[in-house]
Amino acid sequence: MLRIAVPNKGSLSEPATDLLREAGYRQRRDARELVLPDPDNDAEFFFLRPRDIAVYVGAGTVDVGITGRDLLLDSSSPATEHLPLGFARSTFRFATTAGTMTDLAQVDGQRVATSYPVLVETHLRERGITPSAVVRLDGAVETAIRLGVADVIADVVETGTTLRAAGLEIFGEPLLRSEAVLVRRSDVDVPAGLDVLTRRLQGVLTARQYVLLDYDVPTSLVEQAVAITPGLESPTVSALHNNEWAAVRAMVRREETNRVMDALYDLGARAILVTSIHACRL
Ligand SMILES: Nc1ncnc2c1ncn2[C@@H]1O[C@H](COP(=O)(O)OP(=O)(O)OP(=O)(O)O)[C@@H](O)[C@H]1O
Ligand SMILES: O=P(O)(O)OC[C@H]1O[C@H](OP(=O)(O)OP(=O)(O)O)[C@H](O)[C@@H]1O
Ligand SMILES: [Mg+2]
Repeated sequence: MLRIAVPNKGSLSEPATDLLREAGYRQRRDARELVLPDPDNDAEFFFLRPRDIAVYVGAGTVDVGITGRDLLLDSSSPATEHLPLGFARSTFRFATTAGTMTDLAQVDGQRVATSYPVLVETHLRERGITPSAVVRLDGAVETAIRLGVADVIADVVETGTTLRAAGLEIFGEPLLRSEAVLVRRSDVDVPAGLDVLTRRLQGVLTARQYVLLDYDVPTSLVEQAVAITPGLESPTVSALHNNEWAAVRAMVRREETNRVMDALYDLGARAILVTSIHACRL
């Protein structure tokens, strides 16, 4: 039985549950459920606070869990990253009152507020910078400067909207680029079911990166069309009833879909259709 920890709240919770559901696992319908058995898949899900997940995995009380790379690093847990999951992408940055600091060295002797004290202290120590204090806050860290408990903050930045609204500005290099990750203990035997979970998650993640493109093209242009959509191994080319035309099917990277459709249309392809892929094994 594979024991899997899933974030019960916050920005990781819904996308983690969606990913597992798409990968064929049973997921809770009611946010008050804390444990959910999935006997068909020989798995059991534990809905835990995202910050605690690396702790449970590190202690070996659950086999794997979904958390943020930033939370994993801040936990000091012996858990390690097994698979990046591509959602909840963010950077972790220093920021202060706009127009006052440009260089990380200026943090020396200043008070830094953060929800990630281990991450921040490690980063500064490795660079020989000594803040006067690291103030640990639970959230809304951007307000700490205005309220006078810190001179600098270090926090998660996605779009930068929260920082701008607080009159703050990033400075220095990012401490880290984070995203949701599947974590496990790498110093223990691979638990039963982890290979299947990994393959299924990778299948969904890959499927999200591609679309399936179908189009008709005059047979004289098939070679040129195939050069635009080479697919993974090679595209499927089928005969049409009208033998002057062929039908082509190929996987295309999602972000290239419109560029590829434009190129195919310009070439003379018609009836160009795009379909989402829900899961795959490549
Ligand atoms: N705006 C955001 N964009 C992307 N990732 C985010 C964002 N805010 C938090 N995260 C990520 O979510 C994880 C933290 O989850 P956690 O539940 O502790 O905080 P949260 O998502 O901010 O929820 P809340 O503040 O409601 O408690 C971290 O991995 C962090 O990088
Ligand atoms: O760059 P942005 O797109 O603005 O996103 C970043 C903000 O989102 C999160 O805050 P959240 O809303 O979770 O509140 P919190 O600070 O209380 O955790 C994070 O802590 C940042 O404050
Ligand atoms: Mg938050």
